Amino acid sequence: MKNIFLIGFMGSGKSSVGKQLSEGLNCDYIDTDTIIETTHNKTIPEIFAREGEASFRKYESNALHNIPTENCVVSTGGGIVERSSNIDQMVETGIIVYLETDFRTIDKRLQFDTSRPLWRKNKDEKKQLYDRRIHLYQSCAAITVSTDNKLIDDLVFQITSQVANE
Ligand SMILES: Nc1ncnc2c1ncn2[C@@H]1O[C@H](COP(=O)(O)OP(=O)(O)O)[C@@H](O)[C@H]1O
Ligand SMILES: O=C(O)C1=C[C@@H](OP(=O)(O)O)[C@@H](O)[C@H](O)C1
Ligand SMILES: [Mg+2]
Repeated sequence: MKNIFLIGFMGSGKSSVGKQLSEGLNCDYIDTDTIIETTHNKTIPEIFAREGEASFRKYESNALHNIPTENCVVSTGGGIVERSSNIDQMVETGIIVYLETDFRTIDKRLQFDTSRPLWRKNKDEKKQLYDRRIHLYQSCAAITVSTDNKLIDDLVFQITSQVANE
């Protein structure tokens, strides 16, 4: 099976959907954020605070470049599209699934979240980041699935059937 890369903004459900999707497809599961935290033995907020975002982006590209070349569902971080080399790798080696989610939905899902350093910014900055990134997500995805008002189980079902047609 080709790798399946889940992309989308913070809070779109990449980690939750990815885990269940891998179970349904009976394949390996990888979350690039988990690889980074395990490899560097630090949480993501610690990496951002001590080393800065640029360091995090290097770790993120390394994590992506070292995953197995097939049979994995990969939940990426929302900023994976910030580097065009990451996009190229995902396009060339797998199927990219974009979990499209309204900003208002994300705002609700992440209202009490403190684990995402870039979500701690003010609302205008977050909306700007969202508006800039949605073009990147849209431009590289082979499959787009809207997650607003959808149950995770239903998203897993929808993605499984769409991936089978690729
Ligand atoms: N389809 C959904 N409906 C309701 N809540 C969701 C959905 N997808 C994710 N969530 C919730 O949103 C939060 C962020 O989900 P997560 O999977 O960590 O997203 P991501 O990895 O894209 O940042 C979690 O609290 C999760 O339970
Ligand atoms: O959007 C981003 O730049 C980030 C998203 C996070 O992952 P999720 O998209 O899983 O929240 C995590 O990689 C880090 O906090 C940076
Ligand atoms: Mg995640």
